Amino acid sequence: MLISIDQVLTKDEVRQFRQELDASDWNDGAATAGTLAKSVKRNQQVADGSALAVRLGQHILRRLAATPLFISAALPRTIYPPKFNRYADGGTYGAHVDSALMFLPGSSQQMRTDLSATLFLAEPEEYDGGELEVEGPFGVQAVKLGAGDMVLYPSTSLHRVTPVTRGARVASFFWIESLVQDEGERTLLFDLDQSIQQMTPLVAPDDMRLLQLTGVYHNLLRRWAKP
Ligand SMILES: O=C(O)CCC(=O)C(=O)O
Ligand SMILES: [Fe+2]
Repeated sequence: MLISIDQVLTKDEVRQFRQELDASDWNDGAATAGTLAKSVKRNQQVADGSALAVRLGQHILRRLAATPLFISAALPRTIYPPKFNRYADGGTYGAHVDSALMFLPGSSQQMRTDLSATLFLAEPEEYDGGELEVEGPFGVQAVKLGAGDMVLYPSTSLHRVTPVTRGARVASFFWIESLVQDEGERTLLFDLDQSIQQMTPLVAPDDMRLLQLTGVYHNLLRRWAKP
């Protein structure tokens, strides 16, 4: 399932991010791709671990920690420090699947990638092309969101970024290891949690039906979460 989360960053925050990112050094993105992905990756990235990437990445992580929709959808255990990319002049990333396991930067600790995230840092009007196309059970879904909005998609999916033929597409991207590895179980928990959240203002706080559903949510989470 694809989940869009609006306004992870405000337009003001995006403007500040872009001032710094647009003035920063960009490296060839293919340098950090795996053997197979290297041949289809034509974009640029800010160096991992640079002071700018670390500072902006930490800002994104603080925002995500305070975004209930993200917590509900991802049930995150580990989040890869956000990276930053840019596609221009026909830049593209052909069809690929993200590596299943990744070393956390500067560490011997590995994480499993359950969810992939793109946080858009350019408005759709700024560039042509640059759709993130994700293959799912119901076909290909093309995603191009407003600046500050983010999409989450299963890391198991084949995906690509179509060529940017005008302007530049700037984004942050990263991966999440979830407490609930199975995509089907995670989606059931998300749907149940969202229904409970929507019902909560409509009934009394001690409504037995709501308490029971909340109990079901936590008992399923107890069953499926592997902390
Ligand atoms: O730029 C994006 O939206 C996705 C990037 C991507 O798929 C990757 O770096 O693995
Ligand atoms: Fe990818």
